[in-house]
Amino acid sequence: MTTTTADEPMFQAWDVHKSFGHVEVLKGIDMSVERGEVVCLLGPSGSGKSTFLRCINHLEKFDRGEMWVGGQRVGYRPHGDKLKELNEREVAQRRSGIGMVFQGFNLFGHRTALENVMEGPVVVRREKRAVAEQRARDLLGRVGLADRVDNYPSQLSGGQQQRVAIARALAMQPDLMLFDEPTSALDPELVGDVLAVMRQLAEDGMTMIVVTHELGFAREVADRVYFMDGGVVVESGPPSEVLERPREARTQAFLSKVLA
Ligand SMILES: Nc1ncnc2c1ncn2[C@@H]1O[C@H](COP(=O)(O)OP(=O)(O)OP(=O)(O)O)[C@@H](O)[C@H]1O
Repeated sequence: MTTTTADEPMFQAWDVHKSFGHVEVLKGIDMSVERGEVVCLLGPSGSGKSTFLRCINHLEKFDRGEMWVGGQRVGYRPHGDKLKELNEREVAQRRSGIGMVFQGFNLFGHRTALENVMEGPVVVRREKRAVAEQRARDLLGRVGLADRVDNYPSQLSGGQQQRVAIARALAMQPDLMLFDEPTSALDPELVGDVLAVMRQLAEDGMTMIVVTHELGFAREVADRVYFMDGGVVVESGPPSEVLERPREARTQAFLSKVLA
């Protein structure tokens, strides 16, 4: 679905604002993510990270500003010399190019791992079952679950369920993957397996925006880190700068708390 040329960013946001009632949660976010880049969003609870991801994926509507994914406008489309809100079909089409992995795994409990991964391609994309099944098996193999395809979510550990959720998002062949604290609901010993899958995706060239508290992942895998606080980007740059030599007092305070 991408309509960008190779040298255009995969994702861009300018001056994005979002309020819930009288509370302004996003106060003018700018961001740019090149094709194949991994960007990590860090910041204290309530700083607006999830809301920003949810706006990218049309789960929330932002109030002001502009966002583009793969050369397509998020939320609106040109209509003469004005902008018009997307209709349901257009939202579904935009969403199908964006994979999203949440903190909870949100798998269908009454469907096997294989059926969960096939669901999107078969139901949304109307792909032939045989084609969708082959891709689902390949993806479950890629996330280390080739021998678990027939298991139901209740028969899988949290880490395995999260890897099924990643395979399910990849089954739609997205241009951009969004991760919202994908390891924060996991027992510590299961975190590494999920991060390893994400590292592999990054190595394979997937464009990713990752909200995480895993500083090791951000340090080693991210091309750029954005530190958000109070609905603004306080600072951004390569992890070697933002994490090792933060310029802003708010970033320093957050990092010293997380590292304590
Ligand atoms: N649907 C909603 N209605 C009202 N307020 C909301 C809604 N969603 C989020 N908020 C508020 O917006 C603010 C930002 O929340 P958000 O979840 O985006 O932050 P976050 O940085 O992702 O935090 P966390 O790390 O805890 O997930 C919070 O104060 C939250 O209570």
